[in-house]
Amino acid sequence: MTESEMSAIRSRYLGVDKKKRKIRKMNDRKFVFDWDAQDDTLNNESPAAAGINRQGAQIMFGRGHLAGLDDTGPIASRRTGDVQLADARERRQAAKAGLDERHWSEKPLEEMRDRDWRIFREDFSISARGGQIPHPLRSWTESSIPVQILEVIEKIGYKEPSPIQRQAIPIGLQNRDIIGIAETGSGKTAAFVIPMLAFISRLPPFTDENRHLGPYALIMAPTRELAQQIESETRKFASPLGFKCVSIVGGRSVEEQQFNLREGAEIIIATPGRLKDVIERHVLVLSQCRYVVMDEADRMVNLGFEADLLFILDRLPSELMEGEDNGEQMDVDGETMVRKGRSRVTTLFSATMPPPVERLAKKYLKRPAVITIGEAGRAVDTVEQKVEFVAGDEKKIQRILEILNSNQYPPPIIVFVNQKKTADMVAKGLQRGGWNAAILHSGKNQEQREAALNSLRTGDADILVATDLAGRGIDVQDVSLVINFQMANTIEAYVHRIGRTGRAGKQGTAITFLTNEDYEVMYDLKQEISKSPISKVSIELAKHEAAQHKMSREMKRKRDAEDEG
Ligand SMILES: Nc1ncnc2c1ncn2[C@@H]1O[C@H](COP(=O)(O)OP(=O)(O)OP(=O)(O)O)[C@@H](O)[C@H]1O
Repeated sequence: MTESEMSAIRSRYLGVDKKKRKIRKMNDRKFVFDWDAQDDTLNNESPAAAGINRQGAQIMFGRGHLAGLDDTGPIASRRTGDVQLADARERRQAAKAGLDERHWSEKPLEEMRDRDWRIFREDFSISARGGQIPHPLRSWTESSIPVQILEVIEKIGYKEPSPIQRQAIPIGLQNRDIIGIAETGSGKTAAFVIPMLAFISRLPPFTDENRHLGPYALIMAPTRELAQQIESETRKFASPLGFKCVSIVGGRSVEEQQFNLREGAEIIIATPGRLKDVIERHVLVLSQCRYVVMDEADRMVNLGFEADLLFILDRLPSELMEGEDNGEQMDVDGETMVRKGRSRVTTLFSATMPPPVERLAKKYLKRPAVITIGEAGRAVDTVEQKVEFVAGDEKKIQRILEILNSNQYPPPIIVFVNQKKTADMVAKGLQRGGWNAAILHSGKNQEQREAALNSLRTGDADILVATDLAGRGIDVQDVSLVINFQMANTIEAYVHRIGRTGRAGKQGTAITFLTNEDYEVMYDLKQEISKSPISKVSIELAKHEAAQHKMSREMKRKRDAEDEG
């Protein structure tokens, strides 16, 4: 590739505007790009391997819902191509520093480190807490799902687990209670049905001696439609395994449902009102029901089913399950606990956690793992997002010092930049201003990275200046403020960045310095901030010409051609 072609790509990558590029053309020899020649990503390594896998992860499943391929989304945009170039460049630098920066999708399971798992969860917008959370599923086969169930999954044609399935299934297979917060359409049914079927498969088969004792598993849902949707999804898995599902919902005669129950059913799907009715008429008992799922629990409570739910849950067996009371010692969040025996496995899915649902969870679930997927737990709700148009590196550094000296945001604070050279320059500027800044970018080796993160944890450093790739999967608590010294190249990268603050229920703040060069992501940024109930789109961004509509690839091409001219 010729130097002028290279220069054209670089200036496009840098997104410089027409006026600047004209000046640059005149003084070409003096201008130094933001990376060293030897870091050039345009040599033989394919950038695709670096970035497409992460982007690929987002193609399959958007944040918490099954997203189709979207050719206007960030995946297709050339900017993503730039991001891949940037990621690839950072990976090359990291490799030179002796760091293994392969994306998790390029690693065998046994080489996955904690940071890879943190990046994996970020890629699928998975967060989980509750102590001793098992790793999420990278694929169906890398799991302890029984073979006969894996064969059914393959027949159904589910190529990849959805985000909620990736995290809920490994936890469910441990027979551990779960609270799942995920949107409708995210694949919750399979997320609770697969562990449920693994559990039932270990129980004695239904015979005339035990079928009258009622179902082994019960799934409750707020409406008849949802219960029937869950029934049809559950049948896909249960029927090939020889298990019977029966739904008990309003709108059907009790006689008909009595008829359907005459041979018993391992799994019952029901709306609480009708189920309570059928129990009171002694048409059904729950004497051997050891697996309970409440789906869309917030809607069940909002529809007035709280009392019915309590009635039903109080009729479940209370004696301990065989072999469960093993007194096994375990460490949960540093506290030694003895695994108490349990009478059942209880899973609760909900899009929100209003007080009545919280009360249900506290009363009927034991040491639940709490899984949050995508939007439900995204920064959008807990991070106040601000934007300031600041042109020039010096002005930006001065502005950061003003923010820091206002003492409005206690350390640690993270400053994100787009290139490693910028990271070094910003850290020096902050140090000149009397602030101790640690640096994290792919030019740093593992020891330097650990030292940087450690200095932040011990308080030796107040600020971490990081690039996107190096900033992925970092585990720094209580970040009060994220500053985007340069706007991220894509809105996904922006959301990952601001997600470093506003965690564990605390509110955080993100301040982004914008310039006219950020025209490609301005519309997406305006949309993202508009979604936040605690943020306001600044007038300057709201009125900016580039924020009025999503820039199609055609428009980007035209604008670049103009710039080239
Ligand atoms: N891993 C997967 N791969 C492909 N399609 C899936 C996968 N999991 C679920 N689906 C499909 O996605 C759709 C939504 O699934 P599901 O009904 O479980 O979503 P949900 O609304 O989250 O669950 P629920 O109905 O329990 O609230 C269904 O058509 C289902 O067949």
